[in-house]
Amino acid sequence: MLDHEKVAIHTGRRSRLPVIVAVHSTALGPAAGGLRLWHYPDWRDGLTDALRLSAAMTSKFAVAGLPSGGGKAVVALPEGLELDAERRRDVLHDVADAIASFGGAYATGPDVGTGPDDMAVIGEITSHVFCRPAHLGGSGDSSPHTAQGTLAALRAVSRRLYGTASLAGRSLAVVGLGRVGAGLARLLAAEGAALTVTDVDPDKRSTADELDAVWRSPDEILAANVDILVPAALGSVLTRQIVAELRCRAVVGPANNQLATLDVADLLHHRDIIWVPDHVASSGGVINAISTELHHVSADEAHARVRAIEDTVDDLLDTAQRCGQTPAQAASELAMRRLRAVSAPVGTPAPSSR
Ligand SMILES: NC(=O)c1ccc[n+]([C@@H]2O[C@H](COP(=O)([O-])OP(=O)(O)OC[C@H]3O[C@@H](n4cnc5c(N)ncnc54)[C@H](O)[C@@H]3O)[C@@H](O)[C@H]2O)c1
Ligand SMILES: CC(C)[C@H](N)C(=O)O
Repeated sequence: MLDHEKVAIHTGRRSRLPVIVAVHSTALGPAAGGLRLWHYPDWRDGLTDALRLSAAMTSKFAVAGLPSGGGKAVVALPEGLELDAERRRDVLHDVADAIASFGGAYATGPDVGTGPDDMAVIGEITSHVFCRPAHLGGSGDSSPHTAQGTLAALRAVSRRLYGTASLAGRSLAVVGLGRVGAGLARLLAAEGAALTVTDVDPDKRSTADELDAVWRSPDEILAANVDILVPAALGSVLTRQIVAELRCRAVVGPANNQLATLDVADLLHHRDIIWVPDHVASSGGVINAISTELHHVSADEAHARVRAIEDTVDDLLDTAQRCGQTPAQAASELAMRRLRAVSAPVGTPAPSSR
């Protein structure tokens, strides 16, 4: 059953590519969520991704206690298609048209395959965009804040497992050394953690060398004998089979939609592996962007909200333990309580981020 408020699927009039915008909920406020520009075997796979990712954004904002709703945009690129600069600009303008058609009920930001410069191009057509470069009035790259937020979640888990928030001397395996993963790996290395890392892109080995980290292949790393596994690449990495092979005590990472199927959260719990829901561990970037650009709080206040992810995870782990739940159930109940407590009309216009 479709539980989204509105889903639009366009063939971009300039690019002729499938542009999908999914607004899951505006109950807490106008929806926000990133634009994923990624290759899919079929555009319907992009639709599935948009539906799941937008629902996760609703939970992300609800648990963070922010008055925003969940949405996501996906451009489903056919396998093998590389965009030259002109076609990329065309597709971004097509996305901007689709966003504009939502009349403010959805604002976009960066996600996998897009960044602040792309947001600047979208901003040529619609003001409902965040994370544009600072010289254009945006809050810029979200990934350092996402990395800080994941670090905050890791501290809460470390305190639970080892009695200290410090990650010095802990072993962590970081899967994916992209914008968030590499930034997080640097923060962890600076704190004295022992790192094992991977990426499908062999060029990322230079980051491993720079950080004195052990390099493993993407297939090997998931079963690495480490304290904490940190998924920082794409979704659906935690399958039933992989959970049986894990040798870590916790899984905490920024990758969106880590569970291949929802029951995997229970399997992790039965194996006594703490899993912090990705919509909590990955929320730092959007907390910073939305707080500064849409809610106009100071940078210091926004950073404090990102650091508060540590308290949120502490509370979720406490609740889960007290109620005999998984952290995922505790987070889901918290989100549902906050969603039920409000009733906003569908499609309330978003404030412009300009
Ligand atoms: N950028 C943000 O602020 C932000 C915020 C919230 C959540 N996230 C999520 O975090 C994840 C990473 O985002 P990002 O912005 O760093 O993206 P990115 O595209 O910069 O990095 C992703 C990295 O993962 C690698 N990768 C892809 N498949 C892999 C695999 N199977 N094994 C190992 N490595 C693989 C890619 O080569 C790339 O280096 C995504 O799931 C994204 O949705 C990002
Ligand atoms: C920056 C933000 C929209 C990010 N892509 C997220 O999933 O939270």
